[in-house]
Amino acid sequence: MTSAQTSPIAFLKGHGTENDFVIVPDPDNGIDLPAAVVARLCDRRAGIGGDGVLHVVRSAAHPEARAMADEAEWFMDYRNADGSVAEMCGNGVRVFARYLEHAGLITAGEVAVATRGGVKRVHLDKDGSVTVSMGRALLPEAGVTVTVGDRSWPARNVNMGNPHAVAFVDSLDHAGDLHAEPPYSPAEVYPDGVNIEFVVDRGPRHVAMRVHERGAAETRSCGTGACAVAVATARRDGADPAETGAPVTYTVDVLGGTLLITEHPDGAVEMTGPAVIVAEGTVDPDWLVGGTAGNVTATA
Ligand SMILES: N[C@@H](CCC[C@H](N)C(=O)O)C(=O)O
Repeated sequence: MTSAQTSPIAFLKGHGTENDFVIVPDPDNGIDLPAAVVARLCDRRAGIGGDGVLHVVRSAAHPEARAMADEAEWFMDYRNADGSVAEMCGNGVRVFARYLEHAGLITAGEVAVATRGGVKRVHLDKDGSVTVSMGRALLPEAGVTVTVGDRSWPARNVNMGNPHAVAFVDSLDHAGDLHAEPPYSPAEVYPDGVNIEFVVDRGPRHVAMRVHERGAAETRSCGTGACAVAVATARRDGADPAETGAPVTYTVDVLGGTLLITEHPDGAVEMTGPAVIVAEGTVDPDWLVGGTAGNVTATA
């Protein structure tokens, strides 16, 4: 927050498969969001509550997005619940597009959104779901081991713009309490930390996962994580669309719903899932910087 911010700050609350976000519209990039402010917004007891913040800024007004402004008018400045910055958020970008539609900032059902992981094209489907082109998955060779309690699993390293480690387990219960980050090694593989997915099979091209998100602990869904899981599972199953020329689709169940992930022969990964706005209101800027008088107004 800058000291000049005295009037109430507008926010909305939205989620995609229960990965939930506080949306802060700020077209001119006038709101400063240090980590402590983001953490206060995302606090589920003393704040509004969320797995992260979607700071909605015009690309031309943000130094990290200016170069993408010709391609994408809006920049998703994504912050994890602990205030850390992330490159990309798959559920977040769908909710971001839903917000732009809700606010009347886009009229067509298509929008390009700038992210730190590049420009993502988002399509608002007629059935209420949202589809996003997530780009290609990178599968660095470096292997990793993830440990929970006395169990360890080899994990597949997948980069979806942000880092993931995907471990196939016998039961999602074996992942235990994911609020603490599961230890992994070697640490050098992920110098900036990692999101860790635990996966079980549910049927042909159908899996279920739990996730520990970097900067947010266990969440009920992770869109980039579901994409990483689908690609890692395809490779485990010997399916590579680049070789067969046929797209491969996986159904990925998360704790908060279901996502459909398709990998195309050119490597592009596409994700479809829900995105909803559930409430909106205002918050007093003094409270955000530590004041006790909350003065939050909201409608759901
Ligand atoms: N929930 C997101 C991922 C958010 C960022 C992640 N925690 C990171 O730090 O990389 C998603 O839906 O992809």
